[in-house]
Amino acid sequence: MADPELQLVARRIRAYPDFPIPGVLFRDISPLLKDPNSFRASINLLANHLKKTHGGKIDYIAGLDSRGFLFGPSLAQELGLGFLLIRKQGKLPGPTVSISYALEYGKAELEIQKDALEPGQKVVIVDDLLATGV
Ligand SMILES: O=P(O)(O)OC[C@H]1O[C@H](OP(=O)(O)OP(=O)(O)O)[C@H](O)[C@@H]1O
Ligand SMILES: Nc1ncnc2[nH]cnc12
Repeated sequence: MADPELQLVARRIRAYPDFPIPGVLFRDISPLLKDPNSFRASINLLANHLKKTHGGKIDYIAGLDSRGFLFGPSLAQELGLGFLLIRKQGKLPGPTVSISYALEYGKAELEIQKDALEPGQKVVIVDDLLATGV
């Protein structure tokens, strides 16, 4: 892994076996958030990737409750874009649309406000990690 920014990020993610349940290798981003240079590197890497692959074509960055909120707003600012909240059930006022999904451990329901987006707008969804990715 030659990229110095990638190294900064990788060094600040800890792995805890069997947390919160046996069989799960939990990736802990606390050290990454604690170190400003590493956190900035994570945002730079994401922003540069999106500029290269989708430059000029994104309308909003959306973050998933809750750890997606740690990265999404900084990434949106870096790209000069607005940020949308995708929250766990029952947290957003007004009309919403929702979806249920399974997690590596457990299941959840996520919601977005109906007026958050116009048809055809392009959104990049940000989170801290993929586990099942489902
Ligand atoms: O790939 P998946 O199986 O979907 O798992 C990854 C998701 O699980 C965790 O969130 P969690 O719902 O535990 O909530 P948190 O961000 O509030 O900790 C994590 O932050 C991702 O959102
Ligand atoms: N392996 C994992 N590490 C950190 N957070 C998670 N959320 C779901 N699976 C996870």
